[in-house]
Amino acid sequence: MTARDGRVPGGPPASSDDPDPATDGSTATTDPAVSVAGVTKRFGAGDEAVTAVDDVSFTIESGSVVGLLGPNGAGKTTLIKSILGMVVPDEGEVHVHGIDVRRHPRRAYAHVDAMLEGARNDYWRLTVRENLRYFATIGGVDPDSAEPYHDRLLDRLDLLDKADTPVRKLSRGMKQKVSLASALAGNASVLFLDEPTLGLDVESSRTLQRELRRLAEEEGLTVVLSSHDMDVIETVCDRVIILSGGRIVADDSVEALLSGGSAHGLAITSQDLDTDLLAALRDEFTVTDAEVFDDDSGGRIAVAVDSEGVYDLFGRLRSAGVRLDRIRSVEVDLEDVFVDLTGIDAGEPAPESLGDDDPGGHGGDDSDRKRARGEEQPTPVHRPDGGSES
Ligand SMILES: Nc1ncnc2c1ncn2[C@@H]1O[C@H](COP(=O)(O)OP(=O)(O)OP(=O)(O)O)[C@@H](O)[C@H]1O
Repeated sequence: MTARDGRVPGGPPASSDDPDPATDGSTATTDPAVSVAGVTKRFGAGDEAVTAVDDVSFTIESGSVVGLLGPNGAGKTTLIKSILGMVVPDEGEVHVHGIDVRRHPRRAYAHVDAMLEGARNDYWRLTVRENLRYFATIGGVDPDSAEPYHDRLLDRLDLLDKADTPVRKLSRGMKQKVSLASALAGNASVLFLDEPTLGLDVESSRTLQRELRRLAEEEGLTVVLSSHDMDVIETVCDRVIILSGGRIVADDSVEALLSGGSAHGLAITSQDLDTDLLAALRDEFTVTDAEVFDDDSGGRIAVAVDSEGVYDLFGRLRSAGVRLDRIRSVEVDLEDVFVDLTGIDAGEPAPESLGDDDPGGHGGDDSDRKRARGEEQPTPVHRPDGGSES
């Protein structure tokens, strides 16, 4: 694997703002690519106060692809902006390749690029290649030396034949791929992507996912990816961090979350299942799929439950006089794990923090989480155009 070091081979070194001998700007260290320690960010004051990110800590090793998941309002964007220095956290520290972003922002961020909110401000009047040259220069890289690298990048993203086309003439999907190419043009070693596949057609989305995996596996690119698309997360990520109410509720490999997590999938078919019972079960359990048959012959239900929940489920069905025609275990996917951990679908808003009597930050038991869904939601997110919020 060739480690990305923030420099295009043959190009000049990335610019440095501070000749601190303790850290020479090279990424060839044993430090994690990203280290977040005790980051907390609050917005507003008094009754209006919202703790968007609540004492979050994790480290990300170089060359890994980490998915950042959470319902709407869970704090993903605020966390990413805190790491990128676009929001000033109230507490906590962030290091990139061991460099403190508060003390040495220019040097730390010389290794980092981002594509936020599904797009990046490419220059639509410039051609694809001109955009890449521009962003390479911004990233401290000589655009002439970078040209062979840019051509390879465009080729792998199926954009080479559009290299000399102005961006404004491209389809939305192509523009999005140009955004990714621009984010990579300066040869950053850490890339933050917020909803990178949003609005892409299936083929473009697959090309982008393939390229992200290749960049991580072959070139050691570190990717932090936020998406509501669980399939993308499952395909591309090595590890997933799930946020809810500003706190981490899960941080594990995709494999471990799918196999060793608390969720088991059970599919039950019964002639006694009807619409009313399904509605009641939806209230009490994490129902991932359900159907009432058209011909009044009952229905089927798929439920994600933990070990305790299995007993609760069967007890509930028994008390409702439900005869079980067929029971089988079904594979849980990431969506089920997500619903199980947060109590909400990926597209739904998160409940507000459930308070200090919820020490694990898991949102209480399942009924607590379900109740929390009905609570008033936090203030809608304000998205700044740039600069730091405090
Ligand atoms: N500038 C701001 N001022 C006030 N509140 C904010 C601001 N930015 C975010 N918040 C609040 O912080 C919480 C977390 O928001 P954030 O946008 O980080 O969540 P998210 O997980 O990225 O959500 P989504 O998936 O909808 O983008 C929300 O309650 C939001 O209303």
